[in-house]
Amino acid sequence: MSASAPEIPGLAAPGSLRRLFTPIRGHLALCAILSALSAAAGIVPYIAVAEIARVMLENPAGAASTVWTWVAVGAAGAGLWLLLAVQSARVGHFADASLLHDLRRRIVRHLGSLPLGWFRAAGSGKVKRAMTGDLEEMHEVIAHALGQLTGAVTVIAVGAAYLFAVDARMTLIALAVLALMALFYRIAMRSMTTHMNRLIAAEARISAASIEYADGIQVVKTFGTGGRVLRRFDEAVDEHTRAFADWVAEVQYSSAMSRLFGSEMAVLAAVAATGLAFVADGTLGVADLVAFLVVAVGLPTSILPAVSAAQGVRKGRMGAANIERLLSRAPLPEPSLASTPTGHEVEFDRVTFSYDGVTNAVEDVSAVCPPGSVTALVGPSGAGKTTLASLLPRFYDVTDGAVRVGGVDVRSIPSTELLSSMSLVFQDVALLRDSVAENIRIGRPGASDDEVRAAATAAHIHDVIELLPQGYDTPLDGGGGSLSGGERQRLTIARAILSGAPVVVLDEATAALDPDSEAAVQDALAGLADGKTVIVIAHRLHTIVGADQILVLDGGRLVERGSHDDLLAHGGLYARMWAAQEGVPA
Ligand SMILES: Nc1ncnc2c1ncn2[C@@H]1O[C@H](COP(=O)(O)OP(=O)(O)OP(=O)(O)O)[C@@H](O)[C@H]1O
Repeated sequence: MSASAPEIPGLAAPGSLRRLFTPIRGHLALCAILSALSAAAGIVPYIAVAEIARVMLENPAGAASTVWTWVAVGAAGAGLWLLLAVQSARVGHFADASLLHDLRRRIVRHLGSLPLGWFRAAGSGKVKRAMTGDLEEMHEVIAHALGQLTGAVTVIAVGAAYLFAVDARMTLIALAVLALMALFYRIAMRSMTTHMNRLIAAEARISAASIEYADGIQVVKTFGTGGRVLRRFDEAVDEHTRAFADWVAEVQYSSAMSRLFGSEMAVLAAVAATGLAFVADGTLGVADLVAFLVVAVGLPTSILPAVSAAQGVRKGRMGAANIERLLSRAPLPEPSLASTPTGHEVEFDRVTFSYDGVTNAVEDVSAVCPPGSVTALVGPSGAGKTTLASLLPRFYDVTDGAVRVGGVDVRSIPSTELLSSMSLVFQDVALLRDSVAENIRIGRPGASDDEVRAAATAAHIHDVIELLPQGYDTPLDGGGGSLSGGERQRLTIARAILSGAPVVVLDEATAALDPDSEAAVQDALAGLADGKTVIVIAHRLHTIVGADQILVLDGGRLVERGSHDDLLAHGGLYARMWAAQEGVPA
């Protein structure tokens, strides 16, 4: 499998919202109908006021009973408006809760089926965004925007119908003002998607630079390399500001005009000026003018929420597209015909892998790692060590060749079985916020305290744990807190020993260890190898001098193999790396 093209968050795919809303279509229709009825009822009190004015102006003497009838109609309208609005919100929120509940479950289930490599590449950010931000956008659409939009359309339709009955010319004038608002709004929104995507990209860069700074704060402070990271952050912030300023500069006039024509003021000015002229030439009654002053001037009030609702729908579309994209990620293919490995020898057979389908991160690597032995993967940064090791638990599937465990292609072993036969000790997932004992026990939940201690002893970490303030019960923070790099490494080795999994993949600590720690990790590794197939991604050559075989990778290719002594004698890349780490000329 080759990794697919990078995803651009925020780009809306057409139809995503409609497709995701399919299960709650009925509820949404009901919610829209109730909103429309509520909005129609909401305009009745305004019409009642206008009609009361008409009655009082045209027939002041005999007005009382008609006035009371209109008061009752207005009150009934207000009551209905409230009742229907509550019902519409209830249906909308119910639909919202059921859809979001369903989507959260689908996302979580789907995440469980994705190749682990996806999580490494995408990071927790994408998962977090789908589970919070994107779903929140959907909530806005279902629970709020839909009702506001149908409400606005209904108010315009009912209001305009009433006003047409009163005077067609005046109605057209009032609607012309609102049409100008819509026109300028469209002009302002023309390049919205381009600007939004630029802003989203800038925000993503700011967030990445902040995380990079926070994650690397120790390195930044120790080695004073904050400048580069901070420069990236500053550039991202500048780009965000520029993107925003460009957007504002482009839309400032159209947006101001849209606000102007969408205001009560503009409608009032147009209606009053033309209305008074018509009254003066005798073609419009004063009562009719009052109807326009009350009902037409009220129309913009219900349109404004619809403008922000339209933006909510736009964001909802992006959220829906992100969720749909996540749900459509291909799951890890499970074998249709499962095979059972015989033993746990690991074999890389002419393995090639490319992340992007263009460059090979690993190319034509063949090696056999027998049970009871330690194989070390070494090589310069970017040589392909982590990638090669990741192919074994199927974080990714090979592009070419095969990885076998016990003679069976890993793609023919059900993924749960494959993963349970392995203990994976990667640096980035090493320790959890729990006690020392529980961190070791993850290897085999249910293991007794004695078994945990025995594993710690075999990993040469027991004595260190005993010296901690609360011994095995000492809580660790997520990063391993009070433990040194070498101690954390041995703790994860203890976990692997306890798990009893026959295949162990261990990503060795990248940070430099003091000589005592290196010796202890070396001993711990020897303890781990007992009967297991161990593959170590080695960054510090000292810890793997005792490895049974060392595979030296460079640019994705296997360039040397042998024991430490063989490779030193060979005088190639390994010998040069060793000399560099020892600080002596090769
Ligand atoms: N998730 C990924 N997506 C795309 N390219 C990647 C990914 N992970 C690694 N690469 C690229 O694949 C190549 C091999 O990287 P890999 O991490 O396997 O090397 P490594 O030997 O483990 O390096 P290091 O010692 O720095 O960890 C590099 O060019 C790297 O940039």
